[in-house]
Amino acid sequence: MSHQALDNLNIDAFDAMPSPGEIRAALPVSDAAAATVAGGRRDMERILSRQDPRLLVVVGPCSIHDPKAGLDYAHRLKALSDEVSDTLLLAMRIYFEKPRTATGWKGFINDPRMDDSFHIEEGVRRGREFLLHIAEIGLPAATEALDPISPQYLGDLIAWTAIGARTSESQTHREMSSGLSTPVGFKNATDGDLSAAVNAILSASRPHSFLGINDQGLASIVRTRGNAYGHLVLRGGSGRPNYDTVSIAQAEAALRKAGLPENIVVDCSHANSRKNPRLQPLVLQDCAHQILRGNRSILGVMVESFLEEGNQPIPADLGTLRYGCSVTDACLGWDDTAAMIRETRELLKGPLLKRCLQTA
Ligand SMILES: O=C[C@H](O)[C@H](O)COP(=O)(O)O
Ligand SMILES: C=C(OP(=O)(O)O)C(=O)O
Repeated sequence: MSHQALDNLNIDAFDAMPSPGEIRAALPVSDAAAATVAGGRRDMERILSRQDPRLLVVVGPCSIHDPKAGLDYAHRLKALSDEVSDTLLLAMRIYFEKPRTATGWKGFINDPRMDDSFHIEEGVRRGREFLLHIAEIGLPAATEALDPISPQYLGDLIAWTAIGARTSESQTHREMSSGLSTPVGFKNATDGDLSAAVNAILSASRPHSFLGINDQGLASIVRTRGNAYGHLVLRGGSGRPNYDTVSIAQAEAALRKAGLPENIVVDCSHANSRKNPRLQPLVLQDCAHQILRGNRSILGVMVESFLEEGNQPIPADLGTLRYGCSVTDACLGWDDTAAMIRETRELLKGPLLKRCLQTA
């Protein structure tokens, strides 16, 4: 009996992808890269469990759109990282997937050529290649996990993961986080509400079973163990910051009430700087002063920074793009970034060590 088609009515095509195992075999992890990833995760876990007194600084472009400029940035960041590593643990923001408020370029994996051609396989391969370079330089990578399948392709090269403000409430992202191999920072919602992120930390700490794919690309029931290193990322909301002492005390209370460790990363960008990149150093300075005055919960900060300050729209003629300038949110330029990080290190050098000794 024939009947009207009932499914795939709005689907144009299914283009098969190579499996995660195939892509990883084509771009294998070198020993040097593996040491960076494992070392970065271990250092972050130690920071989150108060065994390492340093402040985690997740810093880098809002999004990677040009691997050459990204690599140029990474080399500068690595030199800075070596200079401040007694006080600060630097990880580079390598964001390949962008959640959009409505529409817009969804990042390097989705559309690596930035022309709506959506060569996702190319995006995954080139993304992995880029992550390998960064790990070989010796910089731990921090990313946002947005697509629930992409960690199978790239997760072995990531040291820290964010779940964004738009997805902390999503069960899919909580389940995925429960199986990720990295510490995971859950952001408060775009309206500033903390409860979705706090519930996400709880949910991700438990084992889950859900649908996904395995290394061979086969549809699978994924059974996870739970992630012990979930924490809260404060990014402000509804145009209002939430890094001030009162907001931090409220966030600590919310975590305490849920029986969770009071572990907080402050995102100096987004609503905390009202998307004005020049305000990010002020947010960081404020956090550093809170730490100097005895704060124990701010364990990390995030900064959106690139070679050039500001941002630019994606032009029709990509040849006219400004080198090293963001095509998503506006970033702080390199010189201001380096100055801000050096100042933070000078401020916190002695006191951070004391904070750890007091906690032990
Ligand atoms: O950090 C990036 C952006 O804030 C996020 O992807 C949302 O961007 P949009 O509001 O420009 O879509
Ligand atoms: C999308 C981002 O942030 P948020 O989820 O806080 O908007 C980001 O950090 O790139």
